[in-house]
Amino acid sequence: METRLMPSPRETAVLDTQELRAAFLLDELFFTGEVNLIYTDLDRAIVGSVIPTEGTLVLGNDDALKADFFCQRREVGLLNLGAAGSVDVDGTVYEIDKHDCLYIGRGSKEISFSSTDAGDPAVFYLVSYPAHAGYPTTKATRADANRVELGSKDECNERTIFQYIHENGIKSCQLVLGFTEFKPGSIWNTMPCHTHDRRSEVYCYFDVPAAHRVLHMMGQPQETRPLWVADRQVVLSPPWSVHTGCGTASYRFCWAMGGENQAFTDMDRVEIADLR
Ligand SMILES: O=C(O)C(=O)C[C@H](O)C(=O)CO
Ligand SMILES: [Zn+2]
Repeated sequence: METRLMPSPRETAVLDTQELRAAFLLDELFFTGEVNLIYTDLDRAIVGSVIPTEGTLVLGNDDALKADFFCQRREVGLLNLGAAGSVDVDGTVYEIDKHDCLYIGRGSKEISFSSTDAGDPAVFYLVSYPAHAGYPTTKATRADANRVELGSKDECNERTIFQYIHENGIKSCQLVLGFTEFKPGSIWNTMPCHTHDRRSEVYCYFDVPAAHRVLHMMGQPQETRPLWVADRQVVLSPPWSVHTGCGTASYRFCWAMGGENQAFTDMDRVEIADLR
């Protein structure tokens, strides 16, 4: 498993574009017919993708975990970005449609993935964090998600937050996960932006049209840096970094957080005029 180590804010301030992208952007995560996992020291998150075609793919153990099996001391949240598929967790099969979420609790041993149609596969995006307790493996459909309406047409940031794994939804140890979808014409996410020293965040942009990009802004509020992000690319966002973006067309993104609290609204808001 590839490992990414996070630079500090001071180191980040002197990185050139290539170095910045190498540190914070997972530009090649999704591979058809494969399980691909990347480990980061950012709250010990593992970010991964599983695109099954013919047959099943297994979430195997990895030497780096020094564990007997992947979820021995970890929990996993996944969102299906593709067509219908299923996930088998210790013999229980969960049918997972586009935009459905599955939480897999600590202690789950045998985890495997399938697509309903190999020609139009499921695209499972997953984020895993260490877990101190076992919570039940639970599925939520798009209709089950808690919806939060944010932004306005005038500010081009009218959007719906779909919350799946959160304080009042699927229970977890530290993982909080959902996705954000825009109303037609809106392109700004997470603006006004924020930091949260108590949690780090992982953004996976998806449904970005091939010729388009999201201009993701990261860095300390007074020292921001741009990352041009394509479809199915992931940005790692340390607690000290803002995480906001503007698309050249409409898009969605999955946000996932790990850390010492799970309060979605615990954000240190940055005034737009204070950004540099
Ligand atoms: O569009 C948004 O606003 C978000 O999706 C915000 C993220 O979920 C976030 O940054 C939560 O801390
Ligand atoms: Zn945030």
